Amino acid sequence: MKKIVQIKNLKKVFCKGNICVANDINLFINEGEIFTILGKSGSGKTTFLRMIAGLEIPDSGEIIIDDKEVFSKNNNLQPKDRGVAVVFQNYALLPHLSIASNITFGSKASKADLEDVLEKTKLKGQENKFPHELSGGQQQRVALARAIITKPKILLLDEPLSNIDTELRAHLRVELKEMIKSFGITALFITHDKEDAFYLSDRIAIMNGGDILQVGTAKNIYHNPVDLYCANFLGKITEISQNNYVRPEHIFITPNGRFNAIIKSIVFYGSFYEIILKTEKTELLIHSFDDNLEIGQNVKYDFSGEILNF
Ligand SMILES: Nc1ncnc2c1ncn2[C@@H]1O[C@H](COP(=O)(O)OP(=O)(O)OP(=O)(O)O)[C@@H](O)[C@H]1O
Repeated sequence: MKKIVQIKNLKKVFCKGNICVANDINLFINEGEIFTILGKSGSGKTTFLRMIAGLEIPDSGEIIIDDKEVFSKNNNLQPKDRGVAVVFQNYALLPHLSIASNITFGSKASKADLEDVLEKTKLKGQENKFPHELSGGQQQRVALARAIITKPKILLLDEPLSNIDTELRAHLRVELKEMIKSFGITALFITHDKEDAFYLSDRIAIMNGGDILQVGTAKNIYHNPVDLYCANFLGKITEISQNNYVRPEHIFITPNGRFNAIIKSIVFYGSFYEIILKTEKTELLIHSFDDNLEIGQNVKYDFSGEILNF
């Protein structure tokens, strides 16, 4: 598989406050994949995306897009010459322009290109409307159409799903993935939201303090986190003994369990119960589907597989 983006030893420190936002980052993005940078606020995600787009200058390192050195010691190509397109958080649509003009704004797209993109983004018939006349989902598609019409090598998505309420967000997430995949385009998506990252991504990189801590598929990083930070960031975790941790779904109550506990609390979450078991030495968080458990009940429990050790 072709590595469409290669990042080598990328470094950036903001002198003001001496904040390191990229600490020797090395990674690659395969052609056609949706690659996500997942990190909490302030971890350096936006700066990373802006460096790839050419909107922020790295201190050192190399950025290669489709075999072209777009940034290095000797090169610093303009954003328009890098083969990238950015979809911003608020979509940045121009309110006084029609949908068609928004999509073609600043590009050399032909009428045929516009027709093609309108068709593929299901915006046919909406081209003469104005942004405020469209739903949130349609506005997202306009932002995507505007990016895609420039035929970028990589689409950069800066938290396009934040600031959107939960119900619409779930719908837009599905639509976004379908559309990116139908275009067969490579995408770099940045987010602080684990669920968005899990749903959308072929591979995820966890970022913190300018460092990439781990790269892998959602399943891989969830089940094999490299450290306690990554383990906690991706889901709940309980320490069962010194340096040994288990996810709640890997502890289960069973009459044949090797260990004894008392149920301390039960919270109903619809599709599962979150239960705290009190053992002799500690408290364990578990997930259960059992409707017949009660607070104060003596139970036996055991572990299924994965015990993480850090
Ligand atoms: N132009 C700048 N000058 C100085 N510091 C900056 C600048 N831009 C960002 N920073 C700082 O760099 C750090 C990383 O910021 P960045 O926006 O890249 O993180 P982020 O992970 O995208 O966060 P968020 O999700 O909140 O946008 C933050 O501490 C931020 O305050």
